Amino acid sequence: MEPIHSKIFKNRFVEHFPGDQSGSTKPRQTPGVLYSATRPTPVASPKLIAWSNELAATLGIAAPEEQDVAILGGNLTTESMQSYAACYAGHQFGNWAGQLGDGRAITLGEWETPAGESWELQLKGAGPTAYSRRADGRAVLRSSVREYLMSEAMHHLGVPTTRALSLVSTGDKVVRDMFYNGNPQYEPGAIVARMAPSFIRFGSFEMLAARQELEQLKTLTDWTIDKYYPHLTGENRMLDWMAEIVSRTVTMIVEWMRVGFVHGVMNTDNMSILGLTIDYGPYGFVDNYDPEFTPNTTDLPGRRYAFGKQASVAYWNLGRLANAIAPLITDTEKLVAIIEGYEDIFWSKYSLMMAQKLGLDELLPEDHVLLQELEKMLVSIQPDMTIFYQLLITLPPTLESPEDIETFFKPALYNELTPAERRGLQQFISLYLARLATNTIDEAQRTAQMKAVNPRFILRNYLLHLAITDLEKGDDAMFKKLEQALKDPYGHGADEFFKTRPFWASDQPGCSMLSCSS
Ligand SMILES: Nc1ncnc2c1ncn2[C@@H]1O[C@H](COP(=O)(O)OP(=O)(O)OP(=O)(O)O)[C@@H](O)[C@H]1O
Ligand SMILES: [Mg+2]
Repeated sequence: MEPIHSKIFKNRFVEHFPGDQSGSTKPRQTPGVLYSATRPTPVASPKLIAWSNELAATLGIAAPEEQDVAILGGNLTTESMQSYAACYAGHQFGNWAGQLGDGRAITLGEWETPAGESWELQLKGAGPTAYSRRADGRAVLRSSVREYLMSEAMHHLGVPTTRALSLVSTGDKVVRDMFYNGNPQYEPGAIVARMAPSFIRFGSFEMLAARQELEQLKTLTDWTIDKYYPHLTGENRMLDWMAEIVSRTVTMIVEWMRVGFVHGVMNTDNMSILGLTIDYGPYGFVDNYDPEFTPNTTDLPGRRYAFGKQASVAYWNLGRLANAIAPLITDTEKLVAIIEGYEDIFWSKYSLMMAQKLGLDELLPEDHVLLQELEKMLVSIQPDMTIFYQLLITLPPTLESPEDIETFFKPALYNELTPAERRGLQQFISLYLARLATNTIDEAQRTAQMKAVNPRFILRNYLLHLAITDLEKGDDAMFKKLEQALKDPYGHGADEFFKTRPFWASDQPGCSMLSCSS
């Protein structure tokens, strides 16, 4: 294990593609290139707030020394790093947004992990790039804390995600109008060091297609397949690749639905070509089960990115990607068929996941009625999703009367139930108990299965809000507690947080919903 500053970085993306080498951070369009060489802009006094030991161990990095903190804060680059900001485009809220690019993310390079994988190191908030447009290239502490903790929380939940290696405060102030109401404030700045095998997005391909740089589009596609999908070697590998992206994207969304995660900004520039969750901005978990819940205040008019719409948005986004690579494919009918296969793949993966959540031995055709009843009931009574499933694990088989059932689920309820809701809950429970009676796995197996897929601890927005408020005052106790809790989301270690979102947090900014300002 060696520290970051001793690593010999590789720079294969930079070496493989044309880039703008001027080093200029003047905002501009950069036709003909896939990146702009960019150095991080130094900060006043980088201070390490957090470091992911688990990730460091996986990646073969020793504990950070002073020089490493300087690297993670953007004050030092080593000789082997050819740092850059990638150029990409995208559809935002359903509209074509043209060139976007890394406006505040700078990739320093990559290295080979002990497992033989190559991972890139990227600083988010490291200063202006050619793609910063009118913004400052920086990130505030509150949004960086959220990105750092949530990347690691998602990893421990078992959801495909980019990772966070470190969180560094910069000592510089950043101006943000958090509520977009004309009251800009100075806030502490920070930088998250993110890691992933690649940060290439759907929008990277859309950009080349829009610029009609088809040769580069082909090179990027071949390179992505060779490097990240090396098992695809057949003559139809481009179609096979698209099919695998569909499948990985479905898996990611189904995993979000399993734990109740709402991304909040599913623009195509925030869709990873590896099927990883990327860009932790105004995200949130559903507390009460509300398919209409969006954590992003900017998304409010249309609720395009609401919890229950994520599967269809991912499908739409895959369509944009397919459109972009279509010029490279002769058999476009097959391409269309692959995209149209999304819905079936989604439902089969989703139903299997739900069967697991319910502790069923297998998914039978007739179980769809049970799943439909469950969904109907959850939407109507909107219990706390996490607590509801935890209670279901220990459901007594003798529970019958609507009153007893309501009492049993009380810890998950935000409201007292109406008679109709009580009946709906009872109806589902009796269906469920009847199904459990035919389960071929025993109770211990059922319980173990349910405990493995139903999280007990989720990083709720109000908890993050408490940690951030304290941290801004110099108290890191809550931050440390959450950092610890998120490492064991399926255990009982964090039971002090095993409760519904408190009433005070339901409409307080940052506790349920957030603005995009970050
Ligand atoms: N403070 C900022 N300075 C410069 N560019 C920014 C800033 N905030 C966002 N952007 C850019 O605006 C676009 C959309 O922003 P979005 O919120 O999706 O991304 P992000 O949170 O900055 O980054 P990422 O997707 O890399 O996690 C991106 O091109 C992003 O780089
Ligand atoms: Mg983004």
